[in-house]
Amino acid sequence: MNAKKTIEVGVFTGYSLLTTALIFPDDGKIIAIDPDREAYKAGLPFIQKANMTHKIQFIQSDAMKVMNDFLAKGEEGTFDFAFVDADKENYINYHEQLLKLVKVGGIIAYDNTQWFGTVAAPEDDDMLDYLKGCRGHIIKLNSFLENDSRIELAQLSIGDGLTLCKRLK
Ligand SMILES: C[S@@+](CC[C@H](N)C(=O)[O-])C[C@H]1O[C@@H](n2cnc3c(N)ncnc32)[C@H](O)[C@@H]1O
Repeated sequence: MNAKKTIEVGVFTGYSLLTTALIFPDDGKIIAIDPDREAYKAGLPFIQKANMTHKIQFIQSDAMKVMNDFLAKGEEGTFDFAFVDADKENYINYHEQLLKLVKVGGIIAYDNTQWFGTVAAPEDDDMLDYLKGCRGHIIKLNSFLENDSRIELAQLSIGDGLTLCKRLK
């Protein structure tokens, strides 16, 4: 898809960020957003060692604020790709903003959409509170995306489930 501009929501120590940076062209730009700068700083030496810092703009913030700022600054339709791996309860809210920020034909990727397999488990299944907490958000997101005519959808059973949404209109 020849992506040159992307937004990453949820950076932590930058593992997925570095993976994206390594496959991005030299003049590519990655906006990386996370309120936790300390975690980003912990992983930064690896990004530096890989000579990838020039592709990355880290923004210490809540992602919704940054998305709203970008839209206010007229950045609608300027992103090729978005990767979301952050607060699960906000994925649906991010989806609305990212559908504006990503160009038609661009891709939005959501991580953890199988939520350790719990999305397919019965409601009364024995599961950790941590899993129970986000399960409902992910189930809601999955059925919302399934019925969203603005996107073409692919659910990949890799890792913890990765959903790819191609913006159609
Ligand atoms: C699972 S980690 C990200 C891991 C990273 N993508 C990787 O694969 O290496 C989730 C991150 O989302 C961040 N996060 C939580 N709420 C957020 C928000 N409102 N905006 C942006 N990032 C947020 C957390 O601080 C945390 O670092």
